[in-house]
Amino acid sequence: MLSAGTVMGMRLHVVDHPLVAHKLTTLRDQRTDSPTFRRLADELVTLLAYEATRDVRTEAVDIQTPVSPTTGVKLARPRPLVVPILRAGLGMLDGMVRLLPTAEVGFLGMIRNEETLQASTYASRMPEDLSGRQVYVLDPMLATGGTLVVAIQELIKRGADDVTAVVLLAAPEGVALMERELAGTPVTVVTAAVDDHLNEHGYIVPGLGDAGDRLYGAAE
Ligand SMILES: O=P(O)(O)OC[C@H]1O[C@H](OP(=O)(O)OP(=O)(O)O)[C@H](O)[C@@H]1O
Ligand SMILES: O=c1cc[nH]c(=O)[nH]1
Ligand SMILES: [Mg+2]
Repeated sequence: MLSAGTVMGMRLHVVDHPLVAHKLTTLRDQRTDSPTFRRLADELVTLLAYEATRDVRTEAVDIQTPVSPTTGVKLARPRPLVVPILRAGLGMLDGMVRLLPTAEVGFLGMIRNEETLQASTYASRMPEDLSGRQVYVLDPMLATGGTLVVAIQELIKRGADDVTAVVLLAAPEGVALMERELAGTPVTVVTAAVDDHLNEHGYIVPGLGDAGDRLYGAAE
């Protein structure tokens, strides 16, 4: 497994921290029930969000403390946009907006065909014009990468100029696909770990199983 680093072109940030590793281990454990899984995913995303928002834009603001005037910063406008990819990305939304209180939220509903592994979009609710916006896309799993590539291409088409994908787990195959398909676009991926490989069903190994099902139960 990779621990940290940068893949050429696209920035890949693997958050190397004992609390992240501890929470991720419990998420992976098949004995972890849905309520605990939801709580840990929420906690983990706040730790990842801390790294993912390192370059969030701020502007200077003059304030008065009880002792003296001083200059600080506040989150700049236009407001950042957070886009969870339904379903599983919803489990990361609260943790992210807790750290980014000024953010607006858009939604992308996407599903991966279990046989072909092709991603398709079934719902979209986002501003038409994202020019100049910093966008944070949330999806716990970067497996083949098909879902995030389609999602990020849509954001770039709408003018987003700075996209960060926050994922809990990534596969090397998905990282490579993003690097290939999104070359030349300003994309950062922040993850808790990059695992070994995908199995023949497109699942991350060792992974954590089906994130959507573990958060919300089997959809069908
Ligand atoms: O990198 P990829 O190979 O495209 O796979 C990753 C996608 O698969 C899962 O979604 P799923 O289609 O299971 O939908 P769900 O979130 O509704 O369960 C996961 O939440 C990602 O969105
Ligand atoms: O391992 C995987 C791959 C895709 N989607 C998941 O939920 N888990
Ligand atoms: Mg699923």
